[in-house]
Amino acid sequence: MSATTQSNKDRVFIFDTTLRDGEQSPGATMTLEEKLQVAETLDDMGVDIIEAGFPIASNGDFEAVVAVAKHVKRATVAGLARAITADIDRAGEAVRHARRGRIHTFVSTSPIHLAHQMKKTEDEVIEIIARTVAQARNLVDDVEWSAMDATRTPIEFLKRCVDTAIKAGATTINLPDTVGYAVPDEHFRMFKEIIGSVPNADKAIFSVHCHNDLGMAVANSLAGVAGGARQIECTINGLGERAGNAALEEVVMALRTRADAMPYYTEIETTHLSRASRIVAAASNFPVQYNKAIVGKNAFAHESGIHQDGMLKNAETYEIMTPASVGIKETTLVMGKHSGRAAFKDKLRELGYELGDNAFQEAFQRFKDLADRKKHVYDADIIALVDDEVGSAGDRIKLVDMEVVSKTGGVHSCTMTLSVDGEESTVTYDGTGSVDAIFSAIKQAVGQQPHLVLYAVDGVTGGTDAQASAHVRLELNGRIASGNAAEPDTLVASARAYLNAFNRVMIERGAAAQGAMAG
Ligand SMILES: CC(=O)SCCNC(=O)CCNC(=O)[C@H](O)C(C)(C)COP(=O)(O)OP(=O)(O)OC[C@H]1O[C@@H](n2cnc3c(N)ncnc32)[C@H](O)[C@@H]1OP(=O)(O)O
Ligand SMILES: CC(C)C(=O)C(=O)O
Repeated sequence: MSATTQSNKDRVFIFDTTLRDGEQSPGATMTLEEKLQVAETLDDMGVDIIEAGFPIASNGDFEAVVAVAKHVKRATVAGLARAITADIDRAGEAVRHARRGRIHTFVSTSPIHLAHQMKKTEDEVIEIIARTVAQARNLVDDVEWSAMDATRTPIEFLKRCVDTAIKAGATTINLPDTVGYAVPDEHFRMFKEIIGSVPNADKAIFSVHCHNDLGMAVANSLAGVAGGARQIECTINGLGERAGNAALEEVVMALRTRADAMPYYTEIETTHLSRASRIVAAASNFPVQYNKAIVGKNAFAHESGIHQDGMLKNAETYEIMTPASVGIKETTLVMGKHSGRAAFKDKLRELGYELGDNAFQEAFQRFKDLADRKKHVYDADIIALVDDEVGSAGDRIKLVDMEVVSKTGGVHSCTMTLSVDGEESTVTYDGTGSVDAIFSAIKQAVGQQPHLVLYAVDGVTGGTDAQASAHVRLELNGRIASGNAAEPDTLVASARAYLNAFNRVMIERGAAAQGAMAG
């Protein structure tokens, strides 16, 4: 069954060319296995036509088109061919294995291409179109003809070409914006004019094929549809020659989300989009940019407090599509320096914490300080921070300020200001290393000499900006207590863990910090 017979007035056919134009991106070459996986994904998703390759290009491309043709269950499988007898025969040979095969043949129509690439006159091109489309039509029922560089072709000549192709048997007419030159309004008018004035235009489906050189591939594709086109040629992740093609996920979701403004529809199962994007990114080795529409890592992620607050109240405040509609499990509220209290409270609830007002305000302040210093604040950071906050909430001896000077082969000295029950004082102490100087300074300040049973430091997460989680166990007069602290700075974490243990060992003695702050 050809696209023509499937047609319905508002139905837009999705022609995916990830395996052909997408693979033309330098570096995006895929293996046969990868192509089959991509084709299967596209087929499952409801893509109408899969352009599987350019069979004359190489034996590998021919084999890939044959394999995809045999493998695909539902979609039409197309093979590309120049307006050359051998190309068309080779494409016909490849797509005959498909349940529905299409030959997609193309020739240049713009003056610059005719003069410099093809070295043909307009009349010669008309003769080529008539002959090659007829040849393709003798091989298969479903023939697409493309006017390469249509958007830089004089409209009257383009009409002659289209008329010739349809008369010769083309069932789909594609007017590509080969070099990404068009602007939406002009694209709309080109389709409107051609479809409205070529006498046999109703015998074919018109198609858009837009490149993204000026970032307008999706806008131009949609303008073409408004002008009467009913097939969009596109690729997953917008992969394709130079700046790429129109992204399939974007055109499909634009049509779905703004059906009020664009009353057209596709048969794509949109919940497959995210998976398809991941598969193509892996197969082509082209990572998807974080802020890519629909499938980028940040497409459904919010970090700023005002947006997070809105999202928690009603997701429609800042999301025009649901993540589930494109196959993403859920929205992520990323905790960072732009987050506010609403999101922080929600995150704490998710992590199982209910803090009182004061503890919450203190934890929030520490979270903000941490986020200022750290690129990514992970759940583990927040857990460490809150445990630390909760664990040291009753501490009477607190670290106010600390400066450590360390010299290779020289002295290590620590100047520290501590507060005991709100009263501050400062001491300086030297040690055999930085940590030794810190712990000695604390002992001197507090006027007690506990025995250090354990000292250990771990990274809360990975990376050089990860928080250090320090653990200290002290023994004083037969009592043992442990303390923990998490900080981006290992030495500060160590000092705070030591103080935390010190506070506990004191409390256990029943006379917190009695006689402390000797210095
Ligand atoms: C806009 C597009 O995306 S078009 C598709 C682009 N994709 C590719 O080119 C990928 C696959 N291509 C290839 O493997 C090779 O280019 C081949 C096998 C097609 C041709 O290889 P070669 O015979 O070595 O030719 P080469 O690539 O050097 O030049 C292309 C030739 O095709 C001609 N040509 C280009 N488009 C067409 C066309 N639509 N119809 C007829 N001839 C064409 C050119 O004028 C040139 O002919 P010339 O050698 O007589 O000057
Ligand atoms: C072969 C055609 C459809 C093409 O890829 C283009 O013109 O960009």
